[in-house]
Amino acid sequence: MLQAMPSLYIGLMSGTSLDGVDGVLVDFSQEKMVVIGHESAPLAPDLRAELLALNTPGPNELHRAALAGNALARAYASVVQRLLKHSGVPAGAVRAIGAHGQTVRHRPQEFDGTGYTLQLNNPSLLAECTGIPVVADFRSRDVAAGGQGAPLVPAFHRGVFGRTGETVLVLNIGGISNLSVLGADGSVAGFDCGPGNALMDHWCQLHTGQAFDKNGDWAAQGQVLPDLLATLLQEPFLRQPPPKSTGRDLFNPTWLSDALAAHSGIRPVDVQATLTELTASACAMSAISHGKNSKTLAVCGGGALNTQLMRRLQALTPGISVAPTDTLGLPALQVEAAAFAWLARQTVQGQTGNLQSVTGARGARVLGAVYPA
Ligand SMILES: Nc1ncnc2c1ncn2[C@@H]1O[C@H](COP(=O)(O)OP(=O)(O)OP(=O)(O)O)[C@@H](O)[C@H]1O
Ligand SMILES: CC(=O)N[C@H]1[C@@H]2OC[C@@H](O2)[C@@H](O)[C@@H]1O[C@H](C)C(=O)O
Repeated sequence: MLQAMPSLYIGLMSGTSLDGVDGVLVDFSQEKMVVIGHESAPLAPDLRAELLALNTPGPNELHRAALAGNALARAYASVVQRLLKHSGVPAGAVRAIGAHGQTVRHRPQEFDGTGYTLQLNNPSLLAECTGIPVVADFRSRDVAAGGQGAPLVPAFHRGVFGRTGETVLVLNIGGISNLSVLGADGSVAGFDCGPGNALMDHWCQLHTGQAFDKNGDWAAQGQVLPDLLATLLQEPFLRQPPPKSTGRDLFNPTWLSDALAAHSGIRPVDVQATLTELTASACAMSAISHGKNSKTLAVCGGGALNTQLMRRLQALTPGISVAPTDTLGLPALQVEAAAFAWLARQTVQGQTGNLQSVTGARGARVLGAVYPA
């Protein structure tokens, strides 16, 4: 039987934007990690619609959530098969898969003082389909230890992007946006800034039929509406001190329509410009207030491809150089999936994955559960 290489891991991420699955095959045997392969697959429209629907209370949720977890595991398995095929690596050589799952509820510390975070998945099915051990449910242990359960990527960001003697900021703009502050002294802070692409995607789909505003071209044709922007920026989460995390539980179409209710006669294109400005402002405010005067802001996640958003982010952060993480050696669309390969490796090696300084947990913990091949 083929011996698994102790250094090969697969990371799978399907995030809050619900656009699809990103998978990477990573080799950790060198001093610097090497991405051997990257595959993306959109979610099938019916699965996407069901996962989106499961973000809000509805009928027969347990049954529907279980079936959605199965369907997601099959989508994950097909990304794994493509990764293996295109890289020529046999399944038996991969030590483990880190599979994030699909967040449908994120309510840490609410209700009973512990709260919960829920990522739909079926790691058993994924292990069965691929023949590779799977690590899953990364967030729950941090929540059980009193933490936010998110963001988890800052520890990985430190390893890949941290520089001695210089503070580096890493901003992920997915459905939600989150910032890592990699201090010159080795310290790490991190938190969710607020909305990322989720509200922009929703508005774009509603008014243009397109899943997202490619390059921000539509937003660039509109005018930012100062009154609406002021209403949106009143959201208390944006001023809440860290540790903090959020999700579609807060930033969802209802949140947006509540804000829009006070503003009539406005053009959809101007709302798109304003939502783009909201995301840029939430990220810029975070980088300025918590960024320790860093001069470098590296952006990952799909938002890094939104030219208009990047333009506005740069304009709102004078003195800071804004660029995609590609400039620091890891392409923007590979960062999160690679982080879950790294988190799986931490778990397999019995090492901790969370940072108390980020999530506010009582301590560092080994995250997730391992499902053998
Ligand atoms: N060319 C592009 N122009 C504008 N926006 C883009 C482009 N490509 C991707 N995006 C945006 O990026 C989103 C996907 O980003 P990403 O894959 O980082 O999200 P995610 O994995 O759901 O993230 P997270 O877990 O951090 O919320 C899309 O929904 C879209 O809004
Ligand atoms: C609960 C949850 O799924 N949170 C995601 C989400 O997407 C972005 C932001 O909100 C971040 O907090 C987190 O994802 C990244 C991968 C993280 O844990 O670092």
